[in-house]
Amino acid sequence: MFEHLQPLPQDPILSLLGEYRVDTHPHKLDLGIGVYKDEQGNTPIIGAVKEAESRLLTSEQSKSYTAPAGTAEYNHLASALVFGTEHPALKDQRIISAQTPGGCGALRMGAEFLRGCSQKSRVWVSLPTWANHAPLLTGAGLEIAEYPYYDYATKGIQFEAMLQTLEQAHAGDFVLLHGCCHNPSGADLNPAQWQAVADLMARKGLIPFVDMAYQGLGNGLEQDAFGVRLLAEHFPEMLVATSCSKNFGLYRERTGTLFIIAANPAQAETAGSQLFSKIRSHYSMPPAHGAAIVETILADTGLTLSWKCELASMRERIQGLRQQLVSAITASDIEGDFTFIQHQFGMFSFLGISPQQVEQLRQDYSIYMINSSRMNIAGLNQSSMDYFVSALAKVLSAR
Ligand SMILES: Cc1ncc(COP(=O)(O)O)c(C=O)c1O
Repeated sequence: MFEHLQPLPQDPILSLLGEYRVDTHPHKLDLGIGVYKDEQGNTPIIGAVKEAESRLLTSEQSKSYTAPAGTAEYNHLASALVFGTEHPALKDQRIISAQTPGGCGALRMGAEFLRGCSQKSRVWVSLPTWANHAPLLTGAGLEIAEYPYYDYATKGIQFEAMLQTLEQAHAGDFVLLHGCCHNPSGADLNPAQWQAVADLMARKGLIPFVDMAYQGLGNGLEQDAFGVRLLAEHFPEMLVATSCSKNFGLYRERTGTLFIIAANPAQAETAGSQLFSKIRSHYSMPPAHGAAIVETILADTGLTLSWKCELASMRERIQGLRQQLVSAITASDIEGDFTFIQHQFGMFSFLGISPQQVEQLRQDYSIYMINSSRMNIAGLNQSSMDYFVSALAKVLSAR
């Protein structure tokens, strides 16, 4: 049976990481995979996470099974983080939430749920979007359509084209929107654009599905939730997938949440029964440890404050690196306009170089990024900045 199988190509980001690990170049730089790194190039364990872990270790509570949704306490705290404590849907019990194995688990379970809503469920995704969106959505049997989002030529959002394309969507279609820190472009909608998208979608009967994997790493915890909260005020039905991988540094603990907002509490309960049945048939119950850490932090004022401070310093480090990069590029004799990097949010930016130039950076300078030239700004540091900019200058002048 298995002899008929054809090998599939490895995930491009993971294979890049494999190549980087065996590279012996003393100045090698990994700007590929989207994890936060500190000045030493390490992905740190956040202090509040360490403290929460030590509290959990000394706790007397047994680690028995929970439920397909995880614990009620985690779900409550996670929803307050995304929607704020005053959100009407929280108060009138229109939100169903499930702790999931990471943001991917949330996206996939959201997609499975949507597939169960209708045989013809179609999801619109931004062009470009995170490479794993298509497999997560189509793997559940959803049809994908694309709306224009990032314009490589003007280095900004193609907002008019985005709206024009969404005008062609049909009532009942879902629209996947990045809550903040658009991956891969780093270009986010401004408040007026969120409002215009919300108006169009409400008029057309489209349903939002928000992917919020970087809350707190763009402009701030509250600011980053602007779009998702605006939509949640306008739409009786929507889905939100969140991740604690980046903002709590819990990548391998696989901690995320799927929220389903329904029109009324009865429909929310029915939607929950559908969702929990899907979860039961996929992985039964989510892993508990990462969620217990998040729960411990968010339930404690002191730990929450300490986590928020650390998150703010991560965000400031990324913003500082972005500004330094722009200054270093401006000060060098690199041709081209790179000022766009300043106006973007989160860990990612497109550098706007060709796949051949990306390849040359890898071959000649051991600088790793994915072919689209999306770079993880957090992968830079003070000592690698000059090396990176001079390598970039050499590769670009070789045109
Ligand atoms: C846009 C986006 N959504 C979702 C995720 C999923 O994150 P997780 O690692 O929690 O599954 C990621 C992770 O890279 C992402 O970039």
